[in-house]
Order: sequence, then structure tokens, then C-alpha cells
Amino acid sequence: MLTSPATKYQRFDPVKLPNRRWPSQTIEKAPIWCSVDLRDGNQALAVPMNVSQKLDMFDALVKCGFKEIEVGFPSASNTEFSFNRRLIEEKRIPDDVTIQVLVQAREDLIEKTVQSLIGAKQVVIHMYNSTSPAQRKYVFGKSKEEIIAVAKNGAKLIKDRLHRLTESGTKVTLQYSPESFSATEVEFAKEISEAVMEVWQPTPENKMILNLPDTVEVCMPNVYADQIEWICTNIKNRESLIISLHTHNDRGTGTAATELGLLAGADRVEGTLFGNGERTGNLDIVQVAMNLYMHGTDPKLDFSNMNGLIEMYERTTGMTVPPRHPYSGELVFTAFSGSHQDAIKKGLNGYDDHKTIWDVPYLTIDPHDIGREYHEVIRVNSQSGKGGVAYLLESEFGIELPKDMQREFGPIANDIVDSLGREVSGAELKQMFWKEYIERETPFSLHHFHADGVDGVFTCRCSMVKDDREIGITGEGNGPIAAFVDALIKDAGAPKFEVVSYREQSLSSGTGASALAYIQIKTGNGKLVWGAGVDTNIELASIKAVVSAVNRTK
Ligand SMILES: CC(=O)SCCNC(=O)CCNC(=O)[C@H](O)C(C)(C)COP(=O)(O)OP(=O)(O)OC[C@H]1O[C@@H](n2cnc3c(N)ncnc32)[C@H](O)[C@@H]1OP(=O)(O)O
Ligand SMILES: CC(C)C(=O)C(=O)O
Ligand SMILES: [Mg+2]
Repeated sequence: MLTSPATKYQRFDPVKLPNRRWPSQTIEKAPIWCSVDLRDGNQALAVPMNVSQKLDMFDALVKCGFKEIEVGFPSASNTEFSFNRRLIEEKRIPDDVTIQVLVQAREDLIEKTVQSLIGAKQVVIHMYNSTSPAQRKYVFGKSKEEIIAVAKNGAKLIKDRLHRLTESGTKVTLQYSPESFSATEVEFAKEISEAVMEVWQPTPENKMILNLPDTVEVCMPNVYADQIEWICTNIKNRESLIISLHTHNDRGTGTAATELGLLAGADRVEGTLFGNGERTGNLDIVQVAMNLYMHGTDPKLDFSNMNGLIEMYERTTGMTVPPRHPYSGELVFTAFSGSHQDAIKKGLNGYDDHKTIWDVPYLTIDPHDIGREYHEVIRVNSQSGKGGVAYLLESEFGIELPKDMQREFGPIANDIVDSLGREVSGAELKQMFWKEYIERETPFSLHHFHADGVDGVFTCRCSMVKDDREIGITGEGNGPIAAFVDALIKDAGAPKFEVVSYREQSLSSGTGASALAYIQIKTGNGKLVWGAGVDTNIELASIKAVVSAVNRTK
């Protein structure tokens, strides 16, 4: 039996912040982004990336527009160290990109980290130690004062070595993370951060980064926002700090926590592509950036080749992007269901007319903006309706079914798709359409048709096969179609009917015929039936459409 949660777990105490301001703020501009793919993402992989995979990813991150990239934990392994050296020695870091490295507050590790950075143009040295009650108790077995001493000592060890970088021209920014910040008492997080600030002495001209991680997501995003606002309001010398967010996704709200944290006053966001990272992952930066984009704010990151980015990510990390992953997943712009397809199709047509503000139902952004095609948007299975079927026929083959004919063919296609029990392609739908309308050759099939006339009086002569027997028929009317209808009823024994609707269209090359005609007839007992015919000759296409409609009355 499951333990009662009340006896095993406890609610996370919210921060006391009665006059919180973040709920009425809006995000007006992109934050400073820092990708931690090559460190936090990498450390969470069963098989971490090798140097060449890390180089590939580094280049891709630069291409997306990241100006700050945490490239690794150089004291962790030879791979991590030599990756840094290759980036620096091979001059692979663009002038406007800063590399960031992570290190614990330990002397040997700090020493190695500094060595790994010699020769770089600009770097962020990111030091962390963990501060929550559970970490203090279990991992370090230290009091609050002793944990502060670990942080101050690490900060000093770094400070003492800075001249080795700055003297050779490297610009260094310092970053401190009270790891497990969101599970730490805010007063203690402030105290330890201020202790590090005392050592590093940041100024408004030479700021340090204070990164406040939701190392393990333990609370609701509004609580994280309260914590961030509390720190922003209460910490000394706020103007000398760049407040940075670093969320994980244990409760599934990493994106929300980051966005609310930005409302609460943060300046900077750390995260990874597609949310790779420890356990349930880091914040997915693509999501937050695209959320800004869909509100009309330039995210200052370029995800216009989303498929290329996914290919690189999957190749280098061995991870996959789930099909429902916001913005990037394979199915996130796809509608299978009928009413959604109908609305999207109408919305896309409407957008084509005005081309101003994107307002297509069910699509948060224009899929083209991230390099996706419209043919991925509407896909047909048994949940689909006539709109989806018509969309595929039109977008893939230029077949523009009259609206009323869509109502007739939609359910026919739906029954077939339902019995197949799978998704169908546009080509299969075309085949269904051809079988249902164009290839209907019994009981009547046309062999030869000829009509001539003047001043609204036409005569036609045709040969047909009826029930496997060749017959010749003639008729008269005010046009070739009317003459043919007369011949069919009078000489071929077709039941009485009249043509009530007619449309024709030309087809693009490659479809095997240049004209497609649609005819709707009304039989003697009032039944409405559509027919369709194709031919290189438009007159013959319409005559064939009449035959198709008559054959379909049975
Ligand atoms: C939330 C995060 O993502 S933090 C980043 C985590 N990333 C990584 O750990 C990846 C890279 N890490 C590594 O390769 C290794 O852990 C190394 C090289 C950093 C250290 O290796 P080792 O010293 O062999 O082992 P290990 O990590 O187990 O060391 C733990 C010790 O460091 C101490 N420690 C842990 N974090 C810190 C810190 N930030 N500052 C100071 N000491 C720390 C622990 O208390 C523990 O001390 P103890 O040995 O007295 O119990
Ligand atoms: C090192 C820190 C910033 C970290 O990755 C975390 O707390 O999640
Ligand atoms: Mg992390």
C-alpha cells in the first residue's frame, strides 16, 4: 500500500511577500541568454559528448545567436579541459561570444579551471556551492557559517588567480550560484551571496552574475517568482548584479518558473536546447524564446531552421525531441481532427488575404517562421473532416473541390480512412477521389462525343457503352452539355435528371490531364449527386463529369 503522502512529504513554505509586484509586470524584451547545453545538458547524458560533438554543438549555438555559452566543467575530465583549449587555441570563439565555465569552491579544481581559460578573449567563471538545509545537513555536514566559509574561500581562490587571465587581456566576469537556491531560506541565500559579493566587489560598471537556481524544482512557479523578487528587492548593491535564472523541470513548470522569474526582475536566463539536462531537464530555452516571439518580442535568438537544430541536437546528444514538445515537436503544428483542420484552412486563407497580424486559429505561430512546411500542418486520418481532405487535394494536387462537393466526398473518404485504421497521404486521397468519381464507368461509359451548333441550338452525336453494349445516341439542347443530357435520357435510357451546378478548373502539369470538371445533377426524385471528369479538352471533361454523376446515382 502507498504511504500517505502527508506522513512522508511536506509542503514547501512560500516566501512572505505581501506586496509582490511581479504579477502585474510584462516581459518587454529578451533577457541575456546563456546556453548550458555543453555543461548541464552534457553532464546529464549517459554518454557525454566527445570533443567533436561538443564543437558541433558549440557552432550551432553560436549560429542561433547565443552570446554566452557555458562550455563545460574544465576540471572534470581531460575531454572537458581539452575542449576549452581547442576552442581557445583554434580561435573558434567569435569576438562577441563569451564562454562560461563551472567550478566548485575547491582549490585544485579552481586552479585547473583558470589554466583552461588562458588566452581566451572573454570568460565567465561560474562558481557554485549548495546552500539548502538538506545539502548543508547531508552533503556537507556543515553549519550555515561553515557553508558561507566554503563560498568565501572559493571566491577568494578565484580572485587571487584572476591576474593570470586579466594580465594577458582576458576580460573576466564572475558568477556565483547558491546551488539549490529555491530550496534555501531566502535570508540565507541573500547572506551567502552578499558574502561572495564582499570578496568579489562588483560595481555597476563591472557587475557580477548572481545565478539563482531552481536546481531541483520544489515549488510552484509563483513561489520561485516570489523568491526572485525578494532577492532583487532585498539584496545589497542590486545595481552591481546581473540576476540570472537557472530552472529545472522536476514539477514540469520550468518554463513557467523562468517566465515568472523574469517578471520578478531577473535579467538573464540559463537553459538548454529542447530542455536537455539533469532528470526532467533544464529549462528549454527554445520555449521561452519562442513564447516571446509569439507575443511579438524579438527573442534575439534564431530558430528559423528548427529541423536542422533538432538534427544536430539528436546527433550530438543521442536524445530525441518528443513529438508534442512545444514549438519543436514533429506534431505541434499538425491537426488531424476535422474541426481544427477546417478552422486552420479558413484561417490560412484569411491570413493570405490580409498578411498582417498572425491570427490563424490553432496555430500559435506561422510554422514557416521556424522552417516548417504547411503540408505538415494538416494530416488526414479517421478523425479528419472534409476540410482536411479538401486541403490536401488542393495543396498537393491543385484539385479545388466545390464546397458542396466537399460535403459529399468528405464522408466517403472518411469511411475508407476509418476502415484502413491509419493516416493517409494526399496521393491516397487523390486515388480515392479518382476511384469514386473519375473512374466510374458503369453502367455508362463514353466512347466518342461530338457536338456542334450555333445561336444556342446544339446537336450532339455520341457512342457509348451501356451495360457492355455499344450504342449510338443523339440529342439537342442550348449547349453541348444540355444536348448530351437530352441524348442520355432520350436514347440511352438514363433516369430523368437536370444539371444544377457546374465548375471547371485547369490542372497543373504532372497530373496527366489539363482540365477537371465538376457537375452536380438533380435526379427526378430530388437526389443531388456530384460527378467529375478529366480530359485535356475542357468540353470533354464536362461531358465525362455528367457520365460520372449519372453512374453515381445508382
Ligand atoms: C547542480 C549541478 O549541476 S552542479 C554541477 C555538477 N556537475 C558535475 O558534478 C560534473 C562534473 N563533476 C565531476 O567530474 C566531479 O564531481 C568533480 C571532478 C567535480 C569532483 O570529483 P571528486 O572530488 O572525485 O568527487 P565528488 O564530486 O564526489 O566530490 C564530492 C565532494 O565535493 C564536495 N563538494 C561538492 N560540491 C562542492 C562545491 N560546490 N564546492 C565545494 N565542495 C563541493 C562535496 O561535499 C564532497 O566532499 P567530501 O568528499 O568531503 O564528502
Ligand atoms: C551549477 C548550478 C547552477 C546548476 O546547474 C543547478 O543548480 O542546477
Ligand atoms: Mg542545473
